[in-house]
Amino acid sequence: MQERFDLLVEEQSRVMSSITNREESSMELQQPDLSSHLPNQEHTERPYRSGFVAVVGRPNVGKSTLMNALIGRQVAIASSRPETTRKAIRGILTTPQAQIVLVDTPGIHKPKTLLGQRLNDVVQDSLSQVDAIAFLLPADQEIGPGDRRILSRLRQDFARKQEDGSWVWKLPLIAIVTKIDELNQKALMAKLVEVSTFADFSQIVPVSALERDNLAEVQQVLVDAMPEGPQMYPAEQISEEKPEDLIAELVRGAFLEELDDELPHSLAVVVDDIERPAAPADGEGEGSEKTLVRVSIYVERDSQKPIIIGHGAEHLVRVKKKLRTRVNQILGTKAKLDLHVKVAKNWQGDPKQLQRLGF
Ligand SMILES: Nc1nc2c(ncn2[C@@H]2O[C@H](COP(=O)(O)OP(=O)(O)OP(=O)(O)O)[C@@H](O)[C@H]2O)c(=O)[nH]1
Repeated sequence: MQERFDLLVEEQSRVMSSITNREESSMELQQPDLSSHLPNQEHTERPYRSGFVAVVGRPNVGKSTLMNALIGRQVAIASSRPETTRKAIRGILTTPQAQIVLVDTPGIHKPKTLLGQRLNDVVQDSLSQVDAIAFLLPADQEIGPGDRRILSRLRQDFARKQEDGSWVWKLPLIAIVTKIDELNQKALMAKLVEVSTFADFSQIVPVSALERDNLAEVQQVLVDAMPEGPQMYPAEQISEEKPEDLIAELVRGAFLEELDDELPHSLAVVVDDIERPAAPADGEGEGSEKTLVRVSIYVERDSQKPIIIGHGAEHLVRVKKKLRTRVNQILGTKAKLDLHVKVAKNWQGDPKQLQRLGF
């Protein structure tokens, strides 16, 4: 026990000193230079590593924000509404030493509807072939039943109970303590001790994705947890998602932000079609040269349509404006969103509708 405590203190002082040096380490990440992300001579003495990391945690712990901060561009959506992340969107992090595919999972919760069950199945799929697990715990909240449920689920799949009651993990289980900007140093120390008694984590790393604090340390811990392996994707690729899916997630996220609490959770978004202009025609207006992205937004009841559209279509206008640059980036060209609000009755409980809507 004493040995374990000493190790913990040692780990904490290492972590605290890396936080104190945070400016240098986070600067490196803020200005990604893709040319330096390719495997090169300097790093040949250490074998290249690659693998998959499942990012798990209860809703709203900051999974999407952390993934986006690590990768440097928006991949999954971050929203102040819980359960925004619905699909196992992957982000790909390429460094000179390693390539890590981050599997973002929806918050694991008790399924109440068929949709909830499907979401849990997505989590299960995401977990089935990973090399390490990053278990996110928010610094500003107590460890609670939601965290315990996730832990017991992870143990079922990835750990073995020994005779003395302790667990042996088949792969690295890394605790990432998020939102540390919410705590002072003393409270953070206490939090790290609490986390260390919660489970047999192979590492505990504190981070604030919002303030880009200790991101380099998180990256290094994840790299070290990867097995030796080749680079699997081109360095400039940040996601395995199709543009249609990325845009659908962005549109959904933007509406959830826009509508705040006015909207029930029953909102699904599908990109029906991406129509590229036939050929650039000289002398024509800018509009005719844009790629047209047709998007359907599904609600469950007629009465919900006006909530989405807003007075004088104000919500549609604002969402289009907000996403313009990001949609252009994803498609690599100027694009125009064409948003249609439609009704799909009780889609959350209907298997056929769920499939059609991509769940
Ligand atoms: N103070 C603080 N807030 C954060 C930090 N990271 C994320 N948040 C906030 O926490 C909320 C949830 O963040 P998300 O990244 O959407 O969380 P998530 O775990 O992906 O959420 P789900 O999609 O519900 O699973 C948002 O309001 C974020 O701005 C952080 O480092 N510090």
